[in-house]
Amino acid sequence: MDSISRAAIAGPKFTSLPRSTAYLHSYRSHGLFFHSPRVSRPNFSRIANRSGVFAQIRKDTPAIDFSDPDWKVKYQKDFERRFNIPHITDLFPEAEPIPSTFCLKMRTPVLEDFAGGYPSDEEWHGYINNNDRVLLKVIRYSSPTSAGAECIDPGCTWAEQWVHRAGPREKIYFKPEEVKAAIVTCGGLCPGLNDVIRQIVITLEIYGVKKIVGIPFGYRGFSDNDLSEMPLSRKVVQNVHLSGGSLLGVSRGGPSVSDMVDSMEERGINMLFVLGGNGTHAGANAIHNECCKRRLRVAVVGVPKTIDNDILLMDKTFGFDTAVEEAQRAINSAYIEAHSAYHGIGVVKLMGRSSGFIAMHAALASGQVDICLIPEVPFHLHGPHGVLRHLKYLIETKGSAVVCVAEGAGQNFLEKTNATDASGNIVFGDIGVHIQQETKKYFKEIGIHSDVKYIDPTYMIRACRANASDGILCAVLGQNAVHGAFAGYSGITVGICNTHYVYFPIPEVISYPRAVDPNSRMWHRCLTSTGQPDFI
Ligand SMILES: Nc1ncnc2c1ncn2[C@@H]1O[C@H](COP(=O)(O)OP(=O)(O)OP(=O)(O)O)[C@@H](O)[C@H]1O
Ligand SMILES: O=P(O)(O)OC[C@H]1O[C@](O)(CO)[C@@H](O)[C@@H]1O
Ligand SMILES: [Mg+2]
Repeated sequence: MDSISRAAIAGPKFTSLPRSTAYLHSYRSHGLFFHSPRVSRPNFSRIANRSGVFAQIRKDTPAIDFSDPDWKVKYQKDFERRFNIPHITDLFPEAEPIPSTFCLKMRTPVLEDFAGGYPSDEEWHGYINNNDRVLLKVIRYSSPTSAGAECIDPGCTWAEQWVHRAGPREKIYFKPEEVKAAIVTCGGLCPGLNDVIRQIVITLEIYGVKKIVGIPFGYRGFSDNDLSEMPLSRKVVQNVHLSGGSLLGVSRGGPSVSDMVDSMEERGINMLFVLGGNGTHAGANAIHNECCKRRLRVAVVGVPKTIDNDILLMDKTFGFDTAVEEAQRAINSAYIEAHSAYHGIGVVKLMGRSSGFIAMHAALASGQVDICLIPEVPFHLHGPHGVLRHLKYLIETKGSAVVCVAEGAGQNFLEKTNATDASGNIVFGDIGVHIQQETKKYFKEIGIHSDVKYIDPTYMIRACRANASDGILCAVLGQNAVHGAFAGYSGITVGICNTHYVYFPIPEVISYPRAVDPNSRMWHRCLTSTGQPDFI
């Protein structure tokens, strides 16, 4: 066993780390790799945690002096500052709110104009107070050695970390008749995009907005003169959630931030809803900053979209559940193929550029996976502790085996091309094909028959429609995005946090991709289920 694996078994999380950085490590959570060069990247230093996985620690994180009796108060103040959400009154202190036009009284707002005044619902207690908060961390760890402990100081002192609660406010900062709202979907597809579009449109109409448009094919739609904006209404979106994909289309790459804001100004867009992953959110934040610079009264609100589930601080992103459910079908097919063949081996590649959440959850849910490989956990293919040696053992003892690999895993075995997509994301080699080829070669060399079948269901998983639980998540996120914009917030994104819905400032959720913690209970559960050894 090498030193890294030994440390993984023996030590508590921080033993091998210098004291100060060790606690910063837990404070900043577990960012691991960063593959999108265009996303603004804070300055990171790398330290190895006890699984030998390198964690990225933000160098701009202020070091905490625990000998200061007020350190906790200061820490909480700093946290509050970081998680404060930008509001229109930051730029326009004189902006006057009006009573919300979103209320429970059943009306037909699309037909209504506001000549006779805005509707009000003073009796309704369904509004969120601007000072409502949701706890970001709910476990009070008593020791840094508790499983998954995220302690700030050596004594694991409890420090509350609050974030803003999402939902409709009693006062709003936009008059519905003056709003032109636009929706744009960027990056790759994800189950639930249409559900979110639908809810945004329906909620905007309930507020009384009549000018709603879709920007076609992602950010590109702002600059491409051949692409005209799509008028949206309840009638247009009524049934869009019944199919996968995006009604508006998606794309990677696109115009500069300044060109996009020029285009928004020309079109008179003053509410922008941006559905996408970390790249899209970096773009949304840049649009928000540019609007502030130009002193435009615009609300830019994001809804995080990524089947990879790699956005920080949220319980999950929409589409992830559906992706896991679909991934299970592929795993089941691989299992049936492998089980029905003489010495059958099924290999399934799932999405997950830098995070193995889909692979881990699908492996755990299916119960049919013998080997799960994710980008966060290094492994060897060859050698006495390698994956291939374990496959031989599985064939000898069980007669068949199933391997589930995340696309970003094992990239060190593949030739680097330095190719990037239009957004600047690194284009990966196919690890699934590589494992299939190496497995065939290995069994041939050792003179044992094998029948290797490779399944790549990645685009099938991404293109399907959302399941019921994702459908509901999309509905709540879509509605809350509109509430956030009307409440006057901008540069924010919506998320589910400890089962409650919240607003985050965009930079806090994209500072690095969220990754599976190899020390987490969930990864350990996955290992228990597969029964796989360390492959190092
Ligand atoms: N730092 C950035 N600033 C401005 N725009 C950006 C930035 N990074 C990416 N974008 C733009 O955001 C859009 C989407 O980015 P990207 O292709 O990386 O997908 P994503 O939002 O990360 O979603 P996915 O999870 O599917 O990868 C692209 O149009 C890209 O040009
Ligand atoms: O082939 P495309 O559309 O560039 O997308 C592939 C990428 O998109 C994602 O699904 C994220 O949305 C990744 O898992 C994957 O690497
Ligand atoms: Mg991305």
